[in-house]
Amino acid sequence: MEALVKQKCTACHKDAPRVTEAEITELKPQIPDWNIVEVDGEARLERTYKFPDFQSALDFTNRVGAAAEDEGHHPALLTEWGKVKVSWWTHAISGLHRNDFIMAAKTDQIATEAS
Ligand SMILES: C[C@H](O)[C@H](O)[C@H]1CNC2=NC(N)=NC(=O)C2=N1
Repeated sequence: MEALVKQKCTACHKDAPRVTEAEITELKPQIPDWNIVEVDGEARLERTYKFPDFQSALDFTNRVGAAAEDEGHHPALLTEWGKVKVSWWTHAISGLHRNDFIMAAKTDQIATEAS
């Protein structure tokens, strides 16, 4: 399987498939620092990144935003002094799609490049 970080998002529509438990087991090792959480009854991928100040947190937020625009798949971003919480899920299906795993891997790559 091609690494998640090299994959492209596909267009999401309301009939797009959610990831299965088997796919989660296969994909999750590529994004080991992400948690699968349930918010309002929907599964999301969540990770909080730490930074030394607000400006670096904001720069990271903007880089993740640019990657989201490139791929047409968008996160929730909560930027605070010294940290950014990133959440990925697919609104169209109220759950997790392969796109979310791809974007989580790309977010990790952005964080690595920034540090
Ligand atoms: C038309 C456009 O591609 C869709 O509305 C996209 C935009 N970005 C999106 N982002 C996320 N996270 N979930 C979606 O369902 C979604 N839909």
